[in-house]
Amino acid sequence: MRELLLGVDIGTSACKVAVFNKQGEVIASGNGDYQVYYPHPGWAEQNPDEWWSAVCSAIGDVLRKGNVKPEEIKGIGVDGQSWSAIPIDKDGNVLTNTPIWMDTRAQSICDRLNVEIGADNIFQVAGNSMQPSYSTAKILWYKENMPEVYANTYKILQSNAFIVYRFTGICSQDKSQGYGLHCFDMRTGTWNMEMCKKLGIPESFLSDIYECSEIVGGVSTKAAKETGLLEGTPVVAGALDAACGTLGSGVIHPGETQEQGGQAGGMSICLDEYAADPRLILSYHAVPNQWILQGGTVGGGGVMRWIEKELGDYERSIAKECGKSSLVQFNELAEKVPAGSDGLIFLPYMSGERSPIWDPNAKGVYYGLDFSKTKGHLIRAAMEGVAYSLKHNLDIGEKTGAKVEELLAMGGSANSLLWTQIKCDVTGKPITVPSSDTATTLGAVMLAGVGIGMYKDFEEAVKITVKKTRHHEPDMEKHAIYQKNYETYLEIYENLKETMKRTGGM
Ligand SMILES: Nc1ncnc2c1ncn2[C@@H]1O[C@H](COP(=O)(O)OP(=O)(O)O)[C@@H](O)[C@H]1O
Ligand SMILES: O=C(CO)[C@@H](O)[C@H](O)COP(=O)(O)O
Repeated sequence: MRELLLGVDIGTSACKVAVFNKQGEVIASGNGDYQVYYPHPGWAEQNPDEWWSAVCSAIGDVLRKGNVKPEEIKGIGVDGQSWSAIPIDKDGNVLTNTPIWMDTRAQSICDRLNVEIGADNIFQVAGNSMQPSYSTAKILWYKENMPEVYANTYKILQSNAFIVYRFTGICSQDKSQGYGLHCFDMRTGTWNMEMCKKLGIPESFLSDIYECSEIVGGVSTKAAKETGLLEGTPVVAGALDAACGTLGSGVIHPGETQEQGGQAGGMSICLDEYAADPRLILSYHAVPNQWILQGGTVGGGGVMRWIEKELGDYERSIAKECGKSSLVQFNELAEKVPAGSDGLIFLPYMSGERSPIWDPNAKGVYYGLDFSKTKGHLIRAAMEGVAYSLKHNLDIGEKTGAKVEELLAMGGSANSLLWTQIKCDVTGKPITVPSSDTATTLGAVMLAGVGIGMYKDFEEAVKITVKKTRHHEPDMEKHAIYQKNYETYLEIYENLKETMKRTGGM
C-alpha cells in the first residue's frame, strides 16, 4: 500500500487539493472554485461554507483521479489565505461571510485603535501595523455592525483553522496565522491577554495555539462521510498560504526569499530572528523558530485574472481552435511589446493597496496611454506594474537589513515565463522556479509529513521533495529601462494619492 499525504490550499481564487507521495511527486490534483463577493466599495468577502463544499468535492475528484484509497492517506495538511475572521457558534455554524485580506471596511476602527491604544504600543506587541485587512478590526466591526453575529460568536477562526475544524471538530490557531490578530505576540508566539483586553477582543474567541506541523486531531465521522476520507486520519494545524508556499519552494533558511504570484503578489524573506517594519508584514514561518518578512500586495495574479476576464473574450473564443488558453495568448501579445511598454505604466492597486503603502484609497491606474498603445501594451504594462510593486516591497525589506540574493517563485503567475522574466529584470534578482501551482499544497503536506513522522524534520522534507524546474537570470539592459519606469511608478502614486481619496462617480 502506498503512503501518501493530502494537501489543501484555501486560495482566494480557488481551493487546490493535491495528493503527494513522500518524494513530493503529485499523484493527483484538482481545484474547487468559489466566489469573492464585493457587496460594497472596499468590501471583499467569501463564504467559508463554500470553501468546505469546494474542498469536499475536490477531494472526491482527486481520490478518483489518482485511484487513491482513503487508507493510503497518512496525513492531511491545510493552508489558507491570511486574515479571515470566521465567526462560528457553539454548534460550528458560520454566522456570516468572512471579510478577506482585501477588505478595508474597518479602516475607521483601525484609526481609532491607533489613537486610543497608540500605534507604537500595538506595533511593539504585534510586529505589524494596525490595518483593516488584518483580522483584528474585522472582529470589532462585527461588534459594532452585526451585534447578533458578535453575541453568538463562540470562536473566531482563520481560513486553514476553519477547514481543520470542519475535518476534526477541534478549534485551533496555528502559529503562522497568529499575526492576523494584534494581540498575538510576534516575539513569543503566544496570546498577549493585556493587548486583547485593550483591543476589546474577548479571550474566549481565541483558540489554543499549535505549531503548524502539530496534529490537531483525526478526521471525524461526519467529515469522513463528506469527503470520502478515512475516519481518524491525522490532520495537522497547517499554516498561512504564504508560509506554506515559502516552505514548498524550499525556503527554510535565513537569506532565502520566496516570491508569490497567487491572486495576491509579494515576497516572503526567511528570518531567524524577529525583525519588523510597519510598512511590511511579519508572520511566523511554518517552520519552528523562524519568521517571514512579507511584502503582501493586492495586485498579483489577480490583475491578470481581471484583464483576461474583461479583455479576453476573443482569446477565449479561439482557445480550443488554436490549442492555447487565453492566458497563454495574452502572454504572446505581451511578448511582442518591448520592455517598459513604450512608457505605459500600470499601478496595480486594484482594491486599495496593502504593503508597503497601506492605502485603502489607492486605485489602479494606467499612465501613458496614446493611440499607439495596443492590447499587448495593456497586458505587459500590467505585468510590469505587478513587478514594480514587488520591487517596492523588496527594496524596503532590504533597507531593514534583510539579505535577498535570489527569489524562489511560486503561485499561478510563475506559470508565465514572460512574467517571471519581467520580475527578474525589474528586481535585478535571479529567479528560480521549483513548482508554480503545487508549491503551496506541497508545503502543506510537508507539515503533515513532519507531523506524522514521515520526515525526520523540515531539512529532510525539503531535500526529498523540492525540485528546481527552471532558472531566470536578469537582463541588466532591461533592468535599466525598468528602473526609470519604476521611478515614474513611485512618482505617479505620490502625485495622485490625494486625488485618490476622491471617489468620483460613486
Ligand atoms: N500562464 C499564466 N500567465 C499569467 N498568469 C497566470 C498564468 N497561469 C496562472 N496565472 C495567474 O495565476 C493566478 C492564480 O494563482 P494561484 O496561485 O492559483 O492563486 P490563489 O492561490 O490566490 O487562488 C491567476 O489569477 C492567474 O492570473
Ligand atoms: O496576505 C497574504 C499573505 O500574508 C496573502 O498572500 C493572502 O494570503 C492571499 O493569498 P493568495 O490567495 O493570493 O494565495
